[in-house]
Amino acid sequence: MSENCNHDCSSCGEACASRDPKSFIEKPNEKSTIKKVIGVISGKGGVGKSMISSMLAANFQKKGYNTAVLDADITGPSIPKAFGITERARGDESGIYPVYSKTGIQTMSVNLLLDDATDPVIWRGPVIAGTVKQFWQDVIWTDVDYMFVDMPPGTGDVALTVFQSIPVDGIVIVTSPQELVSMIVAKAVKMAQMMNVPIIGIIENMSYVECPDCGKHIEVFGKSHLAEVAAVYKLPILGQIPMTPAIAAASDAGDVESLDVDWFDKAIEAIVDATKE
Ligand SMILES: Nc1ncnc2c1ncn2[C@@H]1O[C@H](COP(=O)(O)OP(=O)(O)OP(=O)(O)O)[C@@H](O)[C@H]1O
Repeated sequence: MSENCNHDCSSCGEACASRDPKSFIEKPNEKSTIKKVIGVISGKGGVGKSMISSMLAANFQKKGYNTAVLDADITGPSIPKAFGITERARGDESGIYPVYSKTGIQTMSVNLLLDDATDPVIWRGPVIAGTVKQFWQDVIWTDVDYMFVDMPPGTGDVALTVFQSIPVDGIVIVTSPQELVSMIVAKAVKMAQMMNVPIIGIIENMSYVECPDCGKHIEVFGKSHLAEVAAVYKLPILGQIPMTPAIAAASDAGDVESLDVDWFDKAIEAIVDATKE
């Protein structure tokens, strides 16, 4: 226990013997059914975490799982954009209803509640964290096999709230092939360990560009350090996703579900395997 302990574990990330990270877990809406929750995290912003969350969800849905995405990236919400969702969420006295994507993925994001999706969310940490909790407690999620939580980048306040209040079954770490990766993965790994959440593996985004003429893989960010980092932390590599105009175009068009790719087959297998009863 820290000598500065004020006995309020809800605002503290210290790994101390007297705290149980799961003791703040909140119940979802009584009308919700959610079987498994997967957190998608990155140690820093700009690695394409939201894109990976959307593509993972789209591929789970294609495999026949009822899938949902809870956009916990409150100040940088990009899930509705990736799925081309422009309508607002509705609610009644029972709760708030998620908005369904073209292929039936249930989504909830702060952008579905704002009058204008371009309005910035200028809120302090506790309000942001409270919103994420509401997405869990007040939204009516129907028959969800896999819910993906698109976490805010980094290891701050909101990430802490998600781990403390939502029963996350496992996390997937998203990285990009840059020098900083080992420090960033270390932070994410330590946070998951402190919160007692199993890490299912790492997905590297923007791993390479494939030459359209000869098929050669060009490592634009330099040589990937993923294998070394994965070995240090004994984490499976679940996929290496290329940087490709097809992803950028699908994201811009709000049509991520139309991407027909097999990049996530290993990740799907590992997530299903890690979360089976
Ligand atoms: N592999 C890729 N190839 C091409 N474009 C990509 C790829 N991954 C992401 N992008 C593009 O990069 C932009 C940012 O992606 P995204 O919103 O997922 O980032 P992010 O990491 O979630 O950001 P933040 O971490 O700050 O929330 C999007 O426009 C997306 O289309």
